[in-house]
Amino acid sequence: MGPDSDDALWGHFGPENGEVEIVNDPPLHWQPVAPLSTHILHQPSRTISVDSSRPYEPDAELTKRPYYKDLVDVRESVFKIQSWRENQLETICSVMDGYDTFNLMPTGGGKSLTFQLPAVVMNRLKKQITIVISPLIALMVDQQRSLEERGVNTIILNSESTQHHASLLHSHGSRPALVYVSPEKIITSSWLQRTLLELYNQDRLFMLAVDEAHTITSWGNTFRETLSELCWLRENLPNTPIMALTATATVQHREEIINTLCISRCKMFTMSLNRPNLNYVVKRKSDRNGLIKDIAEFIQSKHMGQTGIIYRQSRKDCEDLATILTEAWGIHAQAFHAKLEPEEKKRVQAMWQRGEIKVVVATIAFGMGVDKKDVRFVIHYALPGSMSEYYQETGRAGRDGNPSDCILYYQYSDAQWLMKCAFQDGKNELASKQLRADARRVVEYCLNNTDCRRTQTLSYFSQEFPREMCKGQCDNCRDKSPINWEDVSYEAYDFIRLAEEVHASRQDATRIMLIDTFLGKTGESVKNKRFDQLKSFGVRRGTNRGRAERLFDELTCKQVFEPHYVSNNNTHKKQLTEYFLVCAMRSLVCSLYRD
Ligand SMILES: Nc1ncnc2c1ncn2[C@@H]1O[C@H](COP(=O)(O)OP(=O)(O)OP(=O)(O)O)[C@@H](O)[C@H]1O
Repeated sequence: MGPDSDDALWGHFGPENGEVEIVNDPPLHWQPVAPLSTHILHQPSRTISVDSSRPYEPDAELTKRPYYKDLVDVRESVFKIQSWRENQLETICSVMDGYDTFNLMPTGGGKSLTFQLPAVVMNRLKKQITIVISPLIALMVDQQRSLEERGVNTIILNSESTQHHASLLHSHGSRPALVYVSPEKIITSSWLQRTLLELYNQDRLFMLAVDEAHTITSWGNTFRETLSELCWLRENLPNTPIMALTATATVQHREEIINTLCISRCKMFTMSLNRPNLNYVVKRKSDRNGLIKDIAEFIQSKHMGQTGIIYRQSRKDCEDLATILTEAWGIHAQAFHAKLEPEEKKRVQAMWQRGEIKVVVATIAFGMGVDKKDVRFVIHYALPGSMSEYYQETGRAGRDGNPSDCILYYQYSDAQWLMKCAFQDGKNELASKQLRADARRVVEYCLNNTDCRRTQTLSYFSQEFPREMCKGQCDNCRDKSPINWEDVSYEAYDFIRLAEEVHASRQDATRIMLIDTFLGKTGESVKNKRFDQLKSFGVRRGTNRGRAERLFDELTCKQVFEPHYVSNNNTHKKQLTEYFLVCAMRSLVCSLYRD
């Protein structure tokens, strides 16, 4: 199997029951038509596993489409790709037949081909243009570079573009096949909207592709009203198919994307988001020096000279770690963050893509949507903000299908930091609630040392993943120590009663204070607040501290305990202190434990 046909590496999962519609026979004299179907195909997903050694065979009916030969010709001659991956032909035929289409594929699954290929074909056949709405400049630049290398005429319209650029769209000579724009540009630029209408009326507009469509939902938290204007596209260009593409959308996010784009009649194509070649590990953080040593020794022993990304939270964190790895450990690393000058950013990214820089220590701004095949490891020094973010960031690894490592380091203070950020960052209560729920889910993932990591991640996207299919490719499946099914409801109940007593005494309590009181430890603050006088003081004296912490954190994840934040204005730098309240009695009774 050649390098361009690595389907076996992706594993194959059949289309989810009822989610992929059998496409009607195309009209006799084929040309793109307005959506015919009224089927609404988005349903909760269910993943069916089938034999992964079988090469992917698209539906034979699709290969009878009148344009099929053109598709294969361009796929092979322009994109140098010899075969289809799962759902590629299906989604391409869907837009070629004029349907709005929702395309959910795993990271590195080959989504770009599903809009680039039909765009090139329709540009050749009818000189039509495809508009690609993309959220990141780096992503646009990367795709433009790769398309231009293949001889595909592509332009980017961004905030610096002027009306002059519109003339490029009207040029009768080499009209671009793809035009990349940001969502803001579409919403705010009246000349662009006018141009789209003109192209539409002249039958020169083939498709609108919304890449990384999940960003519509995350941005929606703050720009919801503005984004609702994206409906302008569907309302004013009714016969132009819209394709939404993403690797990360929960069922709820899918609904949001569909509503934002007003494509309720879209055909939905989903598949398993599993990335079989990625090895997932969660590790407890030690102290700072121990952690850096752990990372450096891991790279030296397993990935020296190979490409990787280490995600950290702040500019200074990135710079510090890159310096230490380079100077103390001989691992040449470079920092990348939002505060770098634009030219420097481009330089670092380009050098990394060419393999001249191997390790980049980056904030989340790095690598999204960029297709570098040989990333062998992704390390999270700190927690990602959500499981979606985690899936996207780890998705930078192993795009060539070869084994790659994803390590996530966890400690409670990171979770605390994340929750505080969620509390502070939320522009409104709804957004803040969502951010906190996302953060809780990440903490839950870190705490869970029994369930398969893939099962956990994919369940976030409402997909089932049977543990046996992981084949030991995560820390929890590899760990052969016994798993005990324990009823911890009495301990949980004692904790809740204790917190209620604290609450009744009209005192605020931090996590440490509550755990100390639970274990009967008389620390200074416990004494000061007179928690040692409570009836429940020391109710679980003798319990192992790690177990008590874990129980407390699980109760927090389940929202039995809810953090709230009090601003401490006495210090010159405004700080928030985290206190806990009993929020609700939920049904946490049993938990799986592995000590
Ligand atoms: N049918 C195919 N056979 C072999 N390689 C393919 C095929 N389709 C796409 N590829 C390659 O797979 C790689 C990943 O594709 P692409 O960048 O489109 O991923 P993606 O789905 O957009 O991922 P992400 O969401 O992570 O950005 C690219 O190098 C692309 O050339």
